[in-house]
Formats: sequence, structure tokens, C-alpha cells
Amino acid sequence: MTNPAPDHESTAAPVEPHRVLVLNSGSSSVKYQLLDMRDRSRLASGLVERIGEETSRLVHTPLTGGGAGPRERTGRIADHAAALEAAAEELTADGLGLDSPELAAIGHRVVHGGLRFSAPTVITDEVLTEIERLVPVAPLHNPANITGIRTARALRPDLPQVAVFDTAFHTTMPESAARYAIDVETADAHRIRRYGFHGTSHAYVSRRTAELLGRAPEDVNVIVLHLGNGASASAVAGGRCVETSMGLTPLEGLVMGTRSGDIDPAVVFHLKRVAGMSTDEVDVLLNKKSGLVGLCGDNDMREIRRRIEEGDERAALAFDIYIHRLKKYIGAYAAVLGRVDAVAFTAGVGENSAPVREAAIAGLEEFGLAVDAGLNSVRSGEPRLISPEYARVAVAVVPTDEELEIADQTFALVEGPGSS
Ligand SMILES: Nc1ncnc2c1ncn2[C@@H]1O[C@H](COP(=O)(O)OP(=O)(O)O)[C@@H](O)[C@H]1O
Ligand SMILES: CC(=O)OP(=O)(O)O
Ligand SMILES: [Mg+2]
Repeated sequence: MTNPAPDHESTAAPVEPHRVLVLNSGSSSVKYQLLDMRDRSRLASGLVERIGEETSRLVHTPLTGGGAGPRERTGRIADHAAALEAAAEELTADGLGLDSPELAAIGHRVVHGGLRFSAPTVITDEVLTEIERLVPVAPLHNPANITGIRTARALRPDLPQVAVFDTAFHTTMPESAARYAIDVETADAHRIRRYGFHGTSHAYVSRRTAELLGRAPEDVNVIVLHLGNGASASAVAGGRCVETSMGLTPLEGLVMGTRSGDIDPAVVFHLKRVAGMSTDEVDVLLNKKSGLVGLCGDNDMREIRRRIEEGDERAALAFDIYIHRLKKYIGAYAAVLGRVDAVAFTAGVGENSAPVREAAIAGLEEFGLAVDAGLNSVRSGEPRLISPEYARVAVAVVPTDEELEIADQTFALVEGPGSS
């Protein structure tokens, strides 16, 4: 693809670049959105899911004019680079190609920012090198984010590319939550601490939950359950994160699609010493062959629920283990917060799986938590309450919008004072 040609024909004043393209490369998906930052409206959005599997699917939704519906492609999309190329083709087909002079910047979700990045950052070669250095602590994610950055830079080398880090929102965690109880010198020498991830989502969802309750974020304590393929919980007190379930890497915490979440670290020694596995083999086992997929062979909650309906016991056990861990975190974060005003479910599973929400809250009446079956079964893209009126704590479904949050932060950075 080429750079935009200057429009020599036109005598009209050039339009100030006002669009932002956001690339959110998750472990198994790429989400993209093109936004007009003059009114923060979406011009197009898309999702490529199940990347690398035979059942990959791209859904592209043009959101401007004509009322054209979503376009879908199915069949294997091999990797994140292929997914981005397919997305660029779809945008071009809508006349919204990356060569547009109206594009102001490209905002990238970057999962691990380590200790260095706690704010959105314009990507230079040096920043990219630092993101690469952090690959060992985000092995499923930073490589996908780097692919996104390289692909976008190749398409538009002239544009500012901005990294928005998953770890940023969690930098407010107190040391009591951020430190592991290991030798301090060793931890500090190797920057081993709990960073937390999905921060853009936890920030956005906790704010939206306060709005849903009609209260200021500073006055509200929220437990956010971000349940996607990767999953994490956070305790947000008055708008600031005080605890989250992921740690040095996105492996700690909840049971996820393919990741184990919490385990006794001695399992690793055991697998190496007794089972004879290499470090890399253990890494792959815990990151890619564990969680729901390790327990029952499927990581998609839709498929797991379908199997449970058919009486599949392995799928039922996987579901129970997933829910048990989730409940433990809800209880733990209620204790950390002292007072809970709301529990918010978000991301692929949290927004779409009524059975997960029902099971996670079941039996927690003593904590002031309950779910109304009728409200829970409503399908809507809007934030909504699913708790009965009598419940002391609000339970909500709050769709996340990492892309809007990334676009806002990206545009603010490139338009802000001191930007080039
Ligand atoms: N309609 C649905 N019902 C239940 N689960 C769903 C539904 N749609 C998506 N999911 C779940 O959401 C997951 C993807 O969530 P998402 O937040 O997009 O993940 P990630 O960003 O980690 O790739 C899928 O693996 C699937 O388990
Ligand atoms: C950090 C993380 O787990 O991200 P995702 O849920 O997109 O895989
Ligand atoms: Mg995600």
C-alpha cells in the first residue's frame, strides 16, 4: 500500500486529520475500529476471532451511511498478521482504507508495559524494542501487539502510532497487593511484581458502572470481572485499582480459555523434576493447554454450554472449576474493598453468558448479591443491571469498549500540547 497522494486538484482547505484506527490484538482475536474523533462516532468496526483455528471468522461492520449490514468471512486465518491484512482489505472496500489523509493516528493495545510505561506513549524504535523486551512476561500478547504495530507502520510509516498499555490502570495498586512475598532484592533485581492486565477495560467498565448507578466514580467500589478468553478480576475503590488477579504475567488468577490461572508454583518444579518437562514445555502447558481447553478440550464458553446441555460431564466439571475460582475472587475482593457497591461482568463471556453470571453469583445472598433470572437473560449491547431491586449490591453487565478508550487516549496524545 502507498502513502496518501496529496490532492492537487482540490482548492478546498485540507481537512484536519481526525480519524483514529484502533487495533486491539488479543490472544485469540483482533478487534479493530475506525473512529471519527470529532464526535467519537464509529465509522467501521470488526472482529477476527479464533485466529489460527479452522473456524476463524472475520465480521466487518461498516457503520456509516447506507445501512449496509455486517460482512462475514469464515475459514482459517493463520495468524495475527493475516488477520490485520484482511481487516485492512475490508476497510479499503468501504472507502476507509489506511491510505486516507483523514487518519490522524493508529492506537494499539499493548498488553505489557512493565515498570516503564504507565501512560500512553508514541511508538518509536526504542519503545518498540522495550515492548519486545517484555515478550517473556506476555508471551501470548506482546508478540501479537508487535505484529500489529509493525504491520500498521509498514502501511503508514508517516503516521503517529500510539501504544496504550493494559498494565497502566493497575499502577495505583498498593505495595501490599503488588508485591509477591518473595525475597525483596531478588524481586527488585528482576522487576518481579504484580502488574495486572486488561487495565483499559477495568478502567472503562468501572467508570461506566458508576455512571449506570448514577454516582461519581470516586464514590463507588466495584468488582470488575473481565471474562474473555483471557480473564481477570479487579477491585476498584473510588475509581482507583487496589487489587487485580493477574500478576507478573497474564497467567495468574482466574481459570481462562487456555490458561491455568492460580496454581501452586511447586507444580512447575514437579513437572520439571518428576515429569521431565522443559521450561518451555511447562510454559506452553500452562499458557496454552490449560484452563478450559485443558480441562475439557474446548475454550469457547458457547461450545462448553452446548456440551453441558447434552450431558457432557467433562464440560460440566470444567464449568464448575471456572465458576468456583470466580466465586473465590468475588469473595476475596469483597473483603479487600470492605464495601462493594457493584459487581460488573464484561468481555466475551461476561457480556454474553447468562449461565456464567447466574452460577458465579448463586449462593452469595449473604454478601448482598443476587441475579434476577429474567433480567439476566435479556440480550443487549447496553450497560444494564441484572440484580433484583431488593439486592444490596448491584450486579451489572457492562460491555467493555477498550477500543473507544484507546482511541480517546491516542487522540489526546497526538493532538495534545507538545505533539509533533
Ligand atoms: N455468545 C456467547 N456466549 C458465551 N460465550 C461467548 C459468546 N461470545 C463469545 N463468548 C466467549 O468469549 C470469548 C472471547 O472473549 P473476548 O473478550 O473477545 O476474548 P479475547 O479478547 O481474550 O480474545 C470466547 O472464547 C467465548 O468463550
Ligand atoms: C491480557 C490478556 O489476557 O488479554 P486477552 O484477554 O485479550 O487475551
Ligand atoms: Mg480481550
